[in-house]
Amino acid sequence: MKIGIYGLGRFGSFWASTLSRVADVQAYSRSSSAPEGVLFVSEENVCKSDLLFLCNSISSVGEVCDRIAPFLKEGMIVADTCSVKVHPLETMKKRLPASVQILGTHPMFGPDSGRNGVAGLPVALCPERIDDGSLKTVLDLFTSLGLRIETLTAKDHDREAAYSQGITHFIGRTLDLLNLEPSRISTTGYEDLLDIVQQTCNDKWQLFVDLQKFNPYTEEMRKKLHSSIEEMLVKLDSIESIGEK
Ligand SMILES: O=C(O)C(=O)C[C@]1(C(=O)O)C=C[C@@H](O)C=C1
Repeated sequence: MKIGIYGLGRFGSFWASTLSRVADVQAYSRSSSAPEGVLFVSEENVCKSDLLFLCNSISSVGEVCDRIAPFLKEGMIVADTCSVKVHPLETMKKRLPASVQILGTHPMFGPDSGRNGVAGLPVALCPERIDDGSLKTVLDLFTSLGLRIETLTAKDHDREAAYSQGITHFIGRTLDLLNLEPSRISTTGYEDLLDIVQQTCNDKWQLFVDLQKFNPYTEEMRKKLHSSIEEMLVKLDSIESIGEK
């Protein structure tokens, strides 16, 4: 099976290298060259893969679908890798030819969290328009990487991810505004917080904005977080001070 990667940004390059350990991988990107072990091919040729992973930003899925649609081969699988699922799957269904199969995937890791290997890490799967045999091929591929496969609907994915990945990136970016510094007397909890700031801010600003704007549940998450902070401030204010008499 020939695997194609469309887009070699931060995640695409990482995903191409990871997959090249267990499969034949070819890749196309507008700007960069392919990582070691991955064949760089033209935009038209990457569309002739058996399984094509789209590794572009959430906000560019529509544009990418329009670019690749004329070149896709009948029966192939097109899988997005976006951090939200409702938006890309709706877009792919609308803009890709009916003759290609569509699968939503969200590897719940990246170059930072997967730097020591991806075995044991989760990947979310949202089968959209795919036959059982093709789905099994993808399941076998992910299993060969040691991934933990979690199948769910796009809506359930986005709802759950808003309160896990979405909230993590929101807190990381918000704490970054405080310019927190390492401390000689830091606790492990504080070090974990600094790690969260670093890991979330290592990703592109575009990912943060797209995560917050294209997941239909993140607005509610931010509002609840905001009111929880206010509730806690009121709670503390209402406690009488217990200073020495
Ligand atoms: O490991 C990294 O580099 C990541 O930032 C991975 C990370 C995250 O931890 O939020 C970022 C985007 C993907 O959707 C999944 C996971």
